[in-house]
Amino acid sequence: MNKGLLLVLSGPSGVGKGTVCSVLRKKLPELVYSVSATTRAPRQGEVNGVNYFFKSREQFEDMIARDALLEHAEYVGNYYGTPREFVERTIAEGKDIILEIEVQGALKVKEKFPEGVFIFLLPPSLDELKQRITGRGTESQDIINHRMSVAVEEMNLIQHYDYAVVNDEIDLTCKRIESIIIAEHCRKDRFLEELSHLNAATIEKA
Ligand SMILES: Nc1nc2c(ncn2[C@@H]2O[C@H](COP(=O)(O)OP(=O)(O)O)[C@@H](O)[C@H]2O)c(=O)[nH]1
Ligand SMILES: Nc1ncnc2c1ncn2[C@@H]1O[C@H](COP(=O)(O)OP(=O)(O)O)[C@@H](O)[C@H]1O
Repeated sequence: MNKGLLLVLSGPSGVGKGTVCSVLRKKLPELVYSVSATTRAPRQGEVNGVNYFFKSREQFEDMIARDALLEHAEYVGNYYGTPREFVERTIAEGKDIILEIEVQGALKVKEKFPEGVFIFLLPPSLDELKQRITGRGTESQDIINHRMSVAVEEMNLIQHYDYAVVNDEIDLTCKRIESIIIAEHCRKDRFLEELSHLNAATIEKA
């Protein structure tokens, strides 16, 4: 059985990663979502275990010490990390999983899983990005400014990704990501091991 795809979706705060994932969840019910751990405070409506596993700094540091995280990073004053076992088990079961994580973490995942599929979500413009993050109304002005400066640094690391998708129109963005998933399932290297067992004898039997 082929392993599942490990998909990594990154992009600056406010670009629309969460929105894209919630649309993909409805369109692709078989795609599994990795729920991250974080020390950030829950936003209104966020549910522990659904949006994030909300942890204290001590609990998070304990997870790091136990090697329970595939990667972790500090982002604008808080820790974020991907629980390791769930990801490894899901892809071993042949299911595709998507991680929505920032760039430092994505690069660490790439070291461990170079075969992962790395997708960077871009805003149509920096002005539009600022409007989206401000319009969401979840962060103070200071945090928005900090996230905007991190956004520019993150966009400079796009060369490490396999795909760049502009999130202009949400349905179109999701179609582009679905197309990437379909194409990745057709990569020849996913079939090489299975096909290497084929030889003249098996063809005669067929
Ligand atoms: N490295 C890493 N980044 C994460 C993880 N989970 C979420 N993030 C990223 O942390 C950043 C901040 O997330 P959040 O506070 O939820 O803000 P939002 O993505 O702008 O809604 C975003 O870029 C997320 O993609 C994780 O497990 N690891
Ligand atoms: N394609 C889009 N066009 C217009 N607004 C969008 C689009 N995608 C997301 N948004 C809006 O931008 C804001 C930030 O989106 P969100 O998904 O929370 O971003 P992220 O998870 O990347 O921080 C939200 O108010 C969301 O409704």
